Amino acid sequence: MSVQDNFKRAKEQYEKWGVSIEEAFEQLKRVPISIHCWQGDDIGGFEVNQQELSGGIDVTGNYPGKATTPEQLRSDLEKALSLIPGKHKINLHAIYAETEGEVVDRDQLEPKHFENWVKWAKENDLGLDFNPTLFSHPKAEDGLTLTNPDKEIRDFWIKHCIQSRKIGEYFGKELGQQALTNIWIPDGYKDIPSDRLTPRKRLKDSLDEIFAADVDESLNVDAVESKLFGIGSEAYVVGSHEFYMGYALKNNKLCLLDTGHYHPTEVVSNKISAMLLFSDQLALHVSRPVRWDSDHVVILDDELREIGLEIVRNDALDKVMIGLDFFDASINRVAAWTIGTRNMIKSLLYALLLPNTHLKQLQEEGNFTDRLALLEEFKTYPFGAIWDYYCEQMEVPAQEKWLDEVKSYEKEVLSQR
Ligand SMILES: C[C@H](O)[C@H](O)[C@@H](O)C(=O)CO
Ligand SMILES: [Mn+2]
Repeated sequence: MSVQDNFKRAKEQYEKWGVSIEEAFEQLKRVPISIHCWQGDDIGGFEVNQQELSGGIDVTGNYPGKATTPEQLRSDLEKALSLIPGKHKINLHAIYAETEGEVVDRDQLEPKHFENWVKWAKENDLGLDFNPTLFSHPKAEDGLTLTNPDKEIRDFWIKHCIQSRKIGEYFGKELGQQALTNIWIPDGYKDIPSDRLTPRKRLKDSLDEIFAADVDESLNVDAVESKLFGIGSEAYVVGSHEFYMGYALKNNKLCLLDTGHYHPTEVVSNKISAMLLFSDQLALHVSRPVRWDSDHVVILDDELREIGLEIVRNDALDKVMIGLDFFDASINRVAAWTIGTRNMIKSLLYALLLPNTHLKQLQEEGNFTDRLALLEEFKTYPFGAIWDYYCEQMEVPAQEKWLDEVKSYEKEVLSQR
């Protein structure tokens, strides 16, 4: 049976419930996923004085063929994008600056150091997001950046974050698409602190100084990313969820929820509706924690589907800025991007195909039997037939056909590196 034939039969089943496939497709096409560049080179970046990856973050695996130059990374991203339906954004870190062989420290970075990325984004009809890099640097060696007791170090990182927001603003201006500049810092302590408040006061003051710099919010929006624990900050992280949720609410910034940054049984899907009651927008780093914040490639598991459902059933497709954040160096990195991003888009389509109004009504009526029965039965509705058709309509390979293309790219390009 062809993709078209399967689609026709599947469409009938969904339309029985009043679901408009065409409307679902139109909504889905409008959702940009922010695809993280750092899966392509194991968060190495292109600084002239490239540093070892350090500062509460690590990548495992050594699959051959990783990108080592901006041109290679952009080529690999183009390959992945050719296998992913829709128009998306690429999420950059400051360490991906191109300074033409000149040593430029992070507090001196400027928009011009990302001109090649902007030119490439224009050629490929992409948006760009940004992140200051507050790790893998001598001034982050003791694991303290914006909260460091040494004011000189704090000022260096404050300046870096201000410059980063200006780079985000430059992206927004050049590409006509608001950029998200997200701040994550590794600051915390390996063991039990004697003072949790002072570092948090310093973080608040540092952020106040960073956000006092004048940046056009229509071009760049700011997010702050919380974490529960990290490597070397097992006992205490300054930028906890409570800290950033409070800071973001009070200062009209976006709180960024990384799905790997909570207790193992705590799910981000359950936070979205509550936070959107008090904030116009929020941001996500969709990842997959296995036992801890392991940053595994995103799979279509229950939590990913629940995130898709919460975004769709709360009419929040334009309120939640969906970013991905995983880095697996044990598999082909182009395949990793393709698997994770296609799964994120699948989870949104899955949610768009449910009769969400009817399901809400069942809950309102206290009909929890039908609610459970239908939520379970829809898990085995022919969603795959709709997804395959969507891929073909968007001119990307359906089913696992994309894998052949990755294998050919590996043979012709990656294996030659
Ligand atoms: C590279 C990113 O800034 C990093 O993964 C951050 O978003 C994070 O989640 C750290 O645990
Ligand atoms: Mn993250």
